[in-house]
Amino acid sequence: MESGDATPCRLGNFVVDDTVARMRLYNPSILIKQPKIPLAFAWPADDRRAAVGNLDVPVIDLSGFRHRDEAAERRAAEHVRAACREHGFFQVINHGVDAEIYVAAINAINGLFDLPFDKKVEAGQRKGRMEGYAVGHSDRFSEKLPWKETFTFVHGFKEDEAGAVERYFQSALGPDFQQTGRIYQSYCEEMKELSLVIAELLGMSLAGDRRWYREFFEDGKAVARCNYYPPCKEAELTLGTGPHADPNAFTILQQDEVSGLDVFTGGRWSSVRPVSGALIINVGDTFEALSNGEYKSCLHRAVVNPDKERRSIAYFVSPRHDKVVRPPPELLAGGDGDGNGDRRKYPDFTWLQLLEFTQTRHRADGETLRFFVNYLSSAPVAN
Ligand SMILES: C=C1C[C@]23C[C@H]1CC[C@H]2[C@]1(C)CCC[C@@](C)(C(=O)O)[C@H]1[C@@H]3C(=O)O
Ligand SMILES: O=C(O)CCC(=O)C(=O)O
Ligand SMILES: [Fe+2]
Repeated sequence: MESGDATPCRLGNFVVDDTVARMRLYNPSILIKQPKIPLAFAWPADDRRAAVGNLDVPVIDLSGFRHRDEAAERRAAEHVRAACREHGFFQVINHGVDAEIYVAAINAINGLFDLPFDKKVEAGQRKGRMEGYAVGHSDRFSEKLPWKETFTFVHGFKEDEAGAVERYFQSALGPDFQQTGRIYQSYCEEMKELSLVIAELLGMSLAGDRRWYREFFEDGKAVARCNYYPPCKEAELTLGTGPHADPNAFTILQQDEVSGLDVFTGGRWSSVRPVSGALIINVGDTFEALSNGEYKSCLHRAVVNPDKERRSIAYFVSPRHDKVVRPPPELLAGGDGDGNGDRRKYPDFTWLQLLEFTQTRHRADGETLRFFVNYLSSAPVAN
């Protein structure tokens, strides 16, 4: 919302309707007290089907991999390969992320979402931007709203973008958030280092080459997001995050000790039990394309519950906006030899094209990649 907006934020009201920015924002502290959820937060029964048991998500110890212990690297790569061919989810421990920063980042979430509503509205996501506060994404969608509050910020991997996260927190939330901004700045820097290790691990597991994928992401970008899922009186009717595959390359997710993440595999939903100190990695659509379809970008969701709040932090890793997404030549060998051949499962695209597609044409779901490919083949080619 632009500063100087004349529209007052009527705090006592259920919904703030800001006609200047054309935003409808639900006030979460009022919303969660209502005995019934608004219809806009209801999801179809099929999307809400209950999870059956826990998913066996391999827990990979990265200490050997980070210290170049060859036997440990091979073992890690084999587990990753099996998981990514089946459902695209694995977890890492001994990942090298500073333990204090890991804890501080999840604990700082409450300080963000405990802010008074008018302060959150001021930091609201602006039209056409990823950054900022949102509740149920009601400024962007009118139905199947997710039962969550989010605060999103972006992190570029290049040196010249150093300090940008800390600056963003201060500009959006003011000087009281300097320390919080520092925490998330450090968190993003740790996540960037880990992203490059994960890119190496994925590369080894897929093509036996650790360098190609690491180099591909060295000038990459990430969208980072703090998720706060309030308790919900009609938890069985809604979802915290609807069924979707992440459109980016891969995601590093920290969840707190409350279960809620479910993965759809083998024809049913299964939960991913929280493991203390671990980070969950999942393959997204962009990596599915980069692996020429070898690795799966799997459908997942977050459920909510009637008594407990849940918090998570997602670090959505992607290539530089204008980098062409095309698998390495060794994955395409056997085609007609032009590296563009008949074995290609997906056409060339850039992350910016896919990102814009999810922000303007198609809310990310389980079919994003299919719809995007159709869209690319029907869109007029620019001269
Ligand atoms: C590029 C992105 C779009 C979303 C944020 C990042 C990566 C994941 C996407 C999302 C989380 C998938 C589910 C639907 C969504 C709208 C959400 O519930 O938050 C998606 C994000 C978004 O468009 O903001
Ligand atoms: O909060 C979670 O556990 C998962 C959220 C998620 O999948 C996402 O934001 O893409
Ligand atoms: Fe996701």
